[in-house]
Amino acid sequence: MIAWSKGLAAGLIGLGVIVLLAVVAPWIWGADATHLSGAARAGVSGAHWLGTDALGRDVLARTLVATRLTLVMTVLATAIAGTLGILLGTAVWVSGPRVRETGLRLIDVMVSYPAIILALAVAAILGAGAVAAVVAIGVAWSPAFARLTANLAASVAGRDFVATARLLGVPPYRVLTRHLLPNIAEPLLVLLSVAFAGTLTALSGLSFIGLGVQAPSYDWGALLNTGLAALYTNPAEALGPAVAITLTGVLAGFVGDGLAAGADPHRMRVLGGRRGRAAAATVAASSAAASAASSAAASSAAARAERTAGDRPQAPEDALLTVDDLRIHAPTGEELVAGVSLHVRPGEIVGVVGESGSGKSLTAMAIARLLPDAVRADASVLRLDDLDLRGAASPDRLATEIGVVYQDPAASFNPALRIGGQLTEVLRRHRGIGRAEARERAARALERVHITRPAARLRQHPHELSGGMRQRAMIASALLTEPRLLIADEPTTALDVTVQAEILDLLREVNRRDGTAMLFISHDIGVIASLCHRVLVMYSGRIVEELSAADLAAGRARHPYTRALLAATPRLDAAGGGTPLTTIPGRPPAPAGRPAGCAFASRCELVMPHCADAPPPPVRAGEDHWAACHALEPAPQVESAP
Ligand SMILES: Nc1ncnc2c1ncn2[C@@H]1O[C@H](COP(=O)(O)OP(=O)(O)OP(=O)(O)O)[C@@H](O)[C@H]1O
Repeated sequence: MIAWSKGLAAGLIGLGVIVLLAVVAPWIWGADATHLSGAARAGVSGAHWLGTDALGRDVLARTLVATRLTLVMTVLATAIAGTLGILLGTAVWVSGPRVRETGLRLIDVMVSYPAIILALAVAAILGAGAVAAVVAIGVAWSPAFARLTANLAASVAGRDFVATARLLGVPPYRVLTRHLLPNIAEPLLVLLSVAFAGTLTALSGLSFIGLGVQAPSYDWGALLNTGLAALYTNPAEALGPAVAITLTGVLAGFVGDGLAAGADPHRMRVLGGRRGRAAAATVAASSAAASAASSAAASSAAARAERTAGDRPQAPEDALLTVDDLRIHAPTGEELVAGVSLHVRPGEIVGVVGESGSGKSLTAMAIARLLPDAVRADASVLRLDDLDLRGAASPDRLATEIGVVYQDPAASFNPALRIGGQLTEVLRRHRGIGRAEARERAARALERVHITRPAARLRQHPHELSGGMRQRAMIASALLTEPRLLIADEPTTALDVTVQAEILDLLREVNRRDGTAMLFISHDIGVIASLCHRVLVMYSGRIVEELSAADLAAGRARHPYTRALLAATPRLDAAGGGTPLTTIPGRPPAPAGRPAGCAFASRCELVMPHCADAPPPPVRAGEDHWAACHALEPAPQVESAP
């Protein structure tokens, strides 16, 4: 939605009058514009308000008649610039990383040349004439659109709803038309009006220097050229086209400014955010980084080979999700996730907890196959039942067997589309269900997550729903295909505590009612303990402890990090009363600075000299309970003398 302002109204009315003139002027003043009066270069008079040209033709009539050709050329050049630029700018974001890199660099190079020089080069190649001028100016202005579009699309391409579309296997052209373009339309509209003024002056400039419109046709630029010859004897001859160009440019500027100032702030707010970081990181990928990543992958394979098949957590035969030795590398080669193994049984809720940056989201996104393009995942096993998630997994199965709920309900839906269209997309696309039935099922799904008036909600846009309601709708959307695994990546972090409790209740209910297995990610160990059956504690890209929620709640955690996390969690119950709240000193190491030994050693109360030597292997600490800590390893047997 655009808010109206006086400037915008004045600009639109003024341009409206000029368009009207363009339509009617050739009919009304066409004859006067070509009539040879015999009075060459006559000054301003009652009969000729702006005088006459060298052949005695009325300058005002010619200026008014030239409006049509000038406007048509300007609109065409702007359309060419917009179409080429928007196509190029968005195409890079729906292509693979290599094409994207090349496209972005190409745009950078094109933008670095001034548009008019590019136009002169194109015009010189195509030759003089109106068509050549339009093409030249259109091509010359396209990099500006491409740059803006690429920048805007970068932030939208990283949003959760685009990730969901990718998970659903939506083809690139549809991601472009349905998700990218509607969300960047307003700033592009502003640029279109600015570009209109720019192409007008550039086209007039080409005609003025003789490269644009050729006689007997004429536009304002060509009239300015002939008027210049009589500047000292009859300045009004140049004044007419000069005023016309300036006035039209200023009115287009009013429209541009009005659109920019009045663009809906709600819409603008959706650009940028959590996942944009991933998209930006993708852009930063370089070929040097790629080779570093491949060498890191080779060393990880060696590391994997070293791991013994001895006593370590094993996925049971009936596991729904099995992940073994998952390693994730940044484009720069750093190991972000350093050998994670986990499993989720059917109907089980497994929680993953850890400080920010511990690798929880990357692990989850690797399972959902939603990692940013240049980030590489590599695992011995990555399987959902019989579906191998490492290779070319079937998009239909991926889309229907894994559901994802993201942290920010505001970013989970495409703000430009109604809830109904977004919810029915997956059913129509992957289940081949018709529109009416899909809407009925979507309404039922909303009802099941306790959203009132579901039919009316389907007709609403995401911003018309409250945060909690949006998250419920997101859960409904993720459950529409009855997925076997629901990945919930911090689904309550952006919500207030009351709504958070409601969402946790809802997830519990879904798990009990439908038996949906869940991988639930949070940095809040209290939330994890209250919802999950089993808990994985992550630290610096590794799982450091695996235990049941009952053991966690009963204070049977063994790893010093888990214990420190628990001690740092506020408790309002009687058991917590009087216990001072502690903090964990220091910060986790960045992936690039992860030490060779235990990553927690520098913050650990139980640190021993050999903690610096090697990462601790998982040690059995009970039934289904493992902790990776050197302090928990059994003391080496000392051989006694015979
Ligand atoms: N696209 C990326 N490129 C490079 N590094 C990344 C990328 N995405 C994440 N990282 C880094 O990987 C590490 C793990 O990130 P991840 O998002 O998985 O952590 P997290 O535990 O989910 O944290 P949070 O709770 O803040 O989301 C962090 O150090 C992060 O900076």
